Order: sequence, then structure tokens, then C-alpha cells
Amino acid sequence: MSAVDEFWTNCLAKFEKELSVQQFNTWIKPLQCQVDEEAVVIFAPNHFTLQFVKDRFFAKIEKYANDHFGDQMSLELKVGSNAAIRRPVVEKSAVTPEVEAEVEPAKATPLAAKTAAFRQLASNHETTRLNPNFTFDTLVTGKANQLARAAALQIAENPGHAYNPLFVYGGSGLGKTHLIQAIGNFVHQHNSQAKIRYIHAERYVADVVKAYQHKAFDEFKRYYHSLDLLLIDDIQFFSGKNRTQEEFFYAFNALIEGHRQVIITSDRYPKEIEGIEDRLISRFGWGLTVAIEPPELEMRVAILMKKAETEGFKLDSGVAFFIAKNIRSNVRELEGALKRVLAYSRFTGQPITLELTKEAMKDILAAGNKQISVEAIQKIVADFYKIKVSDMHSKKRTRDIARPRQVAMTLAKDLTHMSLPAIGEAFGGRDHTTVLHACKTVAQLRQTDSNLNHDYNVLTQMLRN
Ligand SMILES: Nc1ncnc2c1ncn2[C@@H]1O[C@H](COP(=O)(O)OP(=O)(O)OP(=O)(O)O)[C@@H](O)[C@H]1O
Repeated sequence: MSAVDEFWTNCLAKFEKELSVQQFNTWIKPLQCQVDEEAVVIFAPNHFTLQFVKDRFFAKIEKYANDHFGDQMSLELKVGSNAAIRRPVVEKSAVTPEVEAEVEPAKATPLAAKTAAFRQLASNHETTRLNPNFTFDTLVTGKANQLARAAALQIAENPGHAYNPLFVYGGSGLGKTHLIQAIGNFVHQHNSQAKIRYIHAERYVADVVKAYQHKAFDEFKRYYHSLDLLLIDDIQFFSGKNRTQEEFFYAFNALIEGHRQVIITSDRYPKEIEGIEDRLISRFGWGLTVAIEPPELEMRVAILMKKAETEGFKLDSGVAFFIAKNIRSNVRELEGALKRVLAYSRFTGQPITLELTKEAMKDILAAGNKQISVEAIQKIVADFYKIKVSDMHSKKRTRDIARPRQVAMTLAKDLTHMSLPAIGEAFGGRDHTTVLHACKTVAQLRQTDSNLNHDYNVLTQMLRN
């Protein structure tokens, strides 16, 4: 064993004794050591680890180094890896011909144009692209997002080590971007050195195209592979974009391997995203996958109150309940309604009363009250579960047909004004007790079966939009 190996093995053994398993695995185990003539260099996989090790363990490592090598050695901490240690080989795939065809490469890229394009890309990349208003403080917590928020907070406190990647999914306008940017803002606040980037998936695709046209994949890779925290929003936009998926695959591997944090959002559960390679889909599940559900009434009211407070006024709770009862689909629409009421009040110079709110929301309410028909429910549910619409009326009782039928009956009860007997009639002349039983079964299942609950929320959103 060389002197260096001996020093580092002893050092690790000492830390292992002193620290908890989790602390040791998180902070010390990923470090690598290299010794040159005058310095002991410790490599940390990222800036977070470097900062933490510097604050907490620098003095100890320095003491161990002095004990081992004598006082003349200095100690340095760097981000990177010891060139002498071989890193695990990351799976690679060739660029397929259809991938080449996906974007049009520039015929010849003059050096100046290439440099200019990437100077611009680099300057675009200088910032994190985070919205400073999207923080944990401004995010209202409720049943709909509590698990996702708890996971996000844990990751923000320990990026790269808690769950990696974090995959957040849920319908449009439910707060996915807000939540993941809250992680980014938290990390940025606690470590201004951290290299953070928020990017929408469409923008990432555009960056791949640009790199392709300017033959500048090296710069592209260097940038994305060097991040400490990558937040990528609405990954379903990668669907069918093979070259983008390939680049993202490399970036993902490089980041995860280096204990750097990756956070992804999508409007649906990973396995439901079509047109994305299996190797990516399976990687999305390596860390933690959490859902954000549509908020319940009380949470919608709390969100309205919070948004009003941010705008600098206090919202009467009767008004808040009125808006929240009438806008149920997503938070973005809830915000839109509040803004409209506010603008109406400013425009007319009147205070925000229930009457004014009703008047301001007249159009929205008329649109929202559009009747959802039982036929529409049956069609959408049948398409969703890939069964025939006629199965909604049939006597078949196999689970793959009976369950969607029960879901459709429950949606009919929740989204129409039909009575139970009328619903029964619309589902092949069934008795109202059958409808009641279906509603109870679905309500119970929604508590215990997260997939079914998710399906139910998606179907509700589809029908309301
Ligand atoms: N729990 C919440 N508390 C406070 N504001 C929220 C909450 N959830 C969502 N919002 C607000 O609703 C708006 C829409 O949220 P956001 O853009 O994060 O949704 P999204 O799920 O990313 O939607 P999309 O999939 O369409 O991109 C934002 O202004 C956000 O601040």
C-alpha cells in the first residue's frame, strides 16, 4: 500500500468510528484523496459537499495529514475527482440516423459564429433562472402536496444525498414548478456558490438543437454536466426527441454519479409518458417519485388568502370561499380569478365584497357551469381505460370493466346534477343502490390506492377543461 493509500485508509477508518453511518456515507465516503509533493488534495464530488467538509471536517483532516506526513504538507479541498482513480463507466449509445435527422445541422459553422452562439449560451446560463417568489414560504401546504413538500425540503437541506432524482408529477397548474423552484431558491440561499439551473424541457430541447447546429456539444456537455442542481420542468416535452433524450441521459448519469441533484417534473407518472426511452424512464424511478394532487377546498381558500396577502390586501373569508368553491380545477386558474376580482375592484374603485366578486367572475362562472354530460363521462372514462363505451351499459362484471364503470358512475355523481336513479338509468338501467355502492367503493379505493386516486383526478381535470 502506498503512503497515500495508507493515509487515506486510516483517515476513513477514523471518521467511520467517529461519525454516524449516514454522516460518514454522505460526507466522507464520496471524497477522494491525492497527494503531491507539497499538498494533500481532497476531492469532493460537488460544491455542497466541499463546503460542508470545509466547515466541519477540514481541521480534523488537516490534523490527520500532519500526523501522517509531517507539518510541511498543506491541505487543499477541490471539487472534482482524483485522475488516478477510475470512475465507473457510464453506458453509452450511438447516435442513430433518425436522431441525426431530428435537427438540421448547419452545413459549416464559421468559428466566429460558433463562438458568438456559445458566448450567448454561456451568458444565458450564468443565472439560475429561478423565480425568487417561488419559495417554501409562499407555498401553501395541504393534503394535496404535503408529501411532495416534505421530500422537497429534505432534498433542499441535503441535495444530492436525500433522494436522487426527485420526480414530481401532477396536473397542470398544481404547483410543480413552484415546488421545485423552492428547492432551488433554498439551496441558492444557503450556498451561493452552488451551480443551479432551472430549465423548462422545451428550452433544453432548443439548447440541444443549438448545440447541434453549431457543432458545439462539448460546450453543451461541459455546462450541463458541471451543475450541482439541475431542475428540469415538464419532461414530457422530451417525447419523441431522441437526440435530446440521449444528451439528457448523459447529463443525468454524470450528475447522479457525482452526487449532484436532479429534479424532474412531468404532468404524468413516469411510466405513462409516451415516446421516452425505457432507460430514461427507469432512471426516473431511481430516487423518489411523488404526486401533487388538486387542492381541496380549504387549501384553495388558504392559497387565495396567501396570494391576496402577497398583493398587499386582506381577503374576506366569505369571498375566498366563494372563489374557491367555483374554481376547482387548478391553482393557476384560482390565481387568475383573484387577479380579475382585484382588477375589477381597482377599476371600479369599489371594495372587494361578495357582490363585486360575483360580478367580476360572471364570465368565468358561466364558462365553468358548462354542463358535463354523462355521455361525455362515459366516453372519456372508456377511452382512458381502453374499453368500449358500450361496456358502460353492459352487464359484464370482470374487474377490468366493472372498475372503470364504477369510476364513471362516481364522476357522474360528482360532476353532474343527476340523481342516483338517473345515473343508474344511464348506466344500462342499473338500480340506484348499485350507483351508491360504486361511489362508496371508489371513495374507499381513493384513500388506499394512489394510482386510482391519480386516475380519478386526471379524469376530473380532463372533463372540466
Ligand atoms: N400550494 C400552493 N401555494 C401557493 N401557490 C401555489 C400553490 N400551488 C400552485 N401555486 C401557484 O399556482 C401557479 C401555478 O403553479 P405552477 O406553475 O408551479 O404549476 P405547474 O404544476 O408547474 O403547472 P404546469 O404543469 O402547467 O407547468 C403559480 O403561480 C404558483 O405559485
